[in-house]
Amino acid sequence: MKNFTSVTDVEDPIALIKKAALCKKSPFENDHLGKHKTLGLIFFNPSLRTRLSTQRAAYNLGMNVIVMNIDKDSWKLEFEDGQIMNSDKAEHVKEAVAVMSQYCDLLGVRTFPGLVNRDEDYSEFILNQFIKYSSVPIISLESATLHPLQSLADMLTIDELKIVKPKIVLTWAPHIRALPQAVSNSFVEWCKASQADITVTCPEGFELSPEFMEGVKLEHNQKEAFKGADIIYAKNWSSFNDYGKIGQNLDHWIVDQEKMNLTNQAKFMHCLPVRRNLVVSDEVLDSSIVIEEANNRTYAAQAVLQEFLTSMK
Ligand SMILES: NCCC[C@H](NC(=O)CCC(=O)O)C(=O)O
Ligand SMILES: NC(=O)OP(=O)(O)O
Repeated sequence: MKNFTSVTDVEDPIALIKKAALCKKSPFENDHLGKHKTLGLIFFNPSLRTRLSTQRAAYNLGMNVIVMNIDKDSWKLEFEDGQIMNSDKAEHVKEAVAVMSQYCDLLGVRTFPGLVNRDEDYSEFILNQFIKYSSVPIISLESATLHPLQSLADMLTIDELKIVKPKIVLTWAPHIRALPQAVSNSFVEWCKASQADITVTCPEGFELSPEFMEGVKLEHNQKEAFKGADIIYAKNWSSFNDYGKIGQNLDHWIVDQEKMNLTNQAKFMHCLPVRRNLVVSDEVLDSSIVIEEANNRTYAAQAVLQEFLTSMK
């Protein structure tokens, strides 16, 4: 694996899910593998789970970790080529990433989309500059369009339920802000790679990009989609078609107990952070598996780090 930015970077996604399960079973089995190796975690955006679970995973493997919040702790970065750098941006990504990759053996980067320019976001403009200028592998900690560490943890969480061919429903849910499509794109991508039975339910106009919707069942009637589901995975995302726009009068898309009663006693999942009683009711969230799902972030990250460390030996 050269970098970890998408399921398509992974030779055998099913084997990686199994490796994450093994890391959970014996977290300290390879606690010397990362000796004298340093992981850099670079954040352009806030994080709780990704930041802490990836550090924890690295510590379980005996690695050192350096964390930096760009724009808060470091110089503001210029990403455009050929600029006269006479604004507030003191350093170019070219030098910044080249330098950071000298201090680290692996670099993780979190970079959200702007949700204004679709082509720029979907070209993974920032992530790809990290890949271009880094001399070490890049791990996505959620990029403009994908969040593979989240999805790997989600696949482990679903596997642990031991349901034979579960009916998985990804439901759009209300929000007050424009949010990325990354978690949802990635979830669909990993479900497809695992040959899972996946349905997307969303209001008209909120379909994910065609490349992600391909091969996925689409149901605009949320209650219809919930019937017989084993897993309800909720997430808000802003429109792909009317790029970055949020809907109006869609609060009835909340996941509540009445809708959950239509399912096959489905487990409720969400990547977190989640806004209570907007995305999901208290009742549904309090009996969900979101805490275990977040716990699995450590083992997803550990499996990925282990894969890279093994290939460095
Ligand atoms: N990393 C997990 C999700 C991150 C981000 N959520 C958020 O920004 C929620 C913020 C809020 O609720 O205001 C997203 O949807 O991609
Ligand atoms: N689910 C997730 O990635 O959470 P953070 O944004 O807190 O890292």
